[in-house]
Amino acid sequence: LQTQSQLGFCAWNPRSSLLGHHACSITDETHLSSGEGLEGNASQGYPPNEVNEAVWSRRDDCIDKYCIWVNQGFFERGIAVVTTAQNYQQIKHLPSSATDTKDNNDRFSFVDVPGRGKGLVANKAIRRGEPIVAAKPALLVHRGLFEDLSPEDLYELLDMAVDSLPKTGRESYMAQAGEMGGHLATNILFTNSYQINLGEPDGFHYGTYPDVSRLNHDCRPNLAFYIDQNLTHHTRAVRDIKPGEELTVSYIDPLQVRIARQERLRNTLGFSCGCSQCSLPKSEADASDARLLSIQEIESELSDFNSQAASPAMIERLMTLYEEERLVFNMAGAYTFAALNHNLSGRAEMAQKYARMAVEADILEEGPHSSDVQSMQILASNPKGHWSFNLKPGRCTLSSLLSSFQLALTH
Ligand SMILES: C[S@@+](CC[C@H](N)C(=O)[O-])C[C@H]1O[C@@H](n2cnc3c(N)ncnc32)[C@H](O)[C@@H]1O
Repeated sequence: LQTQSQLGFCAWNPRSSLLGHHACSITDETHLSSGEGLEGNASQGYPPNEVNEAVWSRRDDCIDKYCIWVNQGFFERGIAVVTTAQNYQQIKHLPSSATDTKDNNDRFSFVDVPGRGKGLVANKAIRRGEPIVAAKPALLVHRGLFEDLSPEDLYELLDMAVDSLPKTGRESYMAQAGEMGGHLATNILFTNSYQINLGEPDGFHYGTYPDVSRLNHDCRPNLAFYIDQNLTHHTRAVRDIKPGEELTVSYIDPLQVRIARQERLRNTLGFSCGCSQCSLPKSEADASDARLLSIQEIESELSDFNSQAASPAMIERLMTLYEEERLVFNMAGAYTFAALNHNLSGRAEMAQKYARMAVEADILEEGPHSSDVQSMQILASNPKGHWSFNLKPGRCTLSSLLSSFQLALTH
């Protein structure tokens, strides 16, 4: 489950256009960069870790341009990477042991969830913002394998990669669920992988994280996740959670209407969603779909700097729709629209309020070092000095100032 779909890709969304960079959210791909001028998280770059190539070994058996690199000591369980030589240049920078992450595994237990296989439930009350787990990938596979290789070659490479892992890594990989049938290592990858982009144009990979692969999907989940520049998968609570509640994430774009969400999950991940939002009675599901369509319409309007329809009332309507739709795990984009649109129209105080809310939500949804957090921090710190202040066409242009002046003279 990556974020959007098994083999789907993150589209540029209205929010990313508005911000002027590629801002794939938790429901899209996670974007990493080498820090060499790429858009997105370019300012994060890779931390200045020493490259210890001695910890990586390359297996001899490459197929086409894809080879297997293994780091047996990676977070005690190892990692196998099937990729190109160029992408390996990025991967070899990954730190192999924790300096900053502490797992909180006492927060949850693994249980059987009726109709969904295994899942995670909270052992105790969890507050919004609390970290749940920081997971490391066991297998990273270049997207191109699925396009360039025959099934036989694909299966052979994946089997070799999994076999190269130390025993604990191999066992935890193979213990994950497989939903699609067929070749087991491939099936497990399809059922459990997240999309990861190491950088354009060729950095698309799938990563599996056995420590979080038991997290089931909910269209209105209680956790948000992001993957950082070290490929660590972070989950955080987006609302207060009671002991015994199942912990869930969303595998897909939550702003799609019910039928689209269900088709997406069925076609790309092979299951029929039984979450509370998908199980609503028809009248409530129709009302939910109508709200989701209104959200799309309003966001499209708010993403147009020239829109004359965008108004404070429209922004407040957007907030109400998000609240009614229980989209608490996906608020950063809506707050960003609100902050920028208020500022475009010269409402600095409202812009600052929403920019602060966007920062708080973005930290949960995209991580503290994401470019979105930085963009909104800049706006929150000085709305009037921000490029967007009073930029709305028709406001404070020379001609509007002149006509106000003439109006004043005639009275
Ligand atoms: C990444 S795994 C999640 C953990 C899985 N339940 C297990 O036992 O390992 C994804 C699989 O869990 C099941 N699943 C997750 N969310 C579900 C949902 N909302 N409704 C039905 N099945 C779900 C599906 O079988 C799906 O292919």
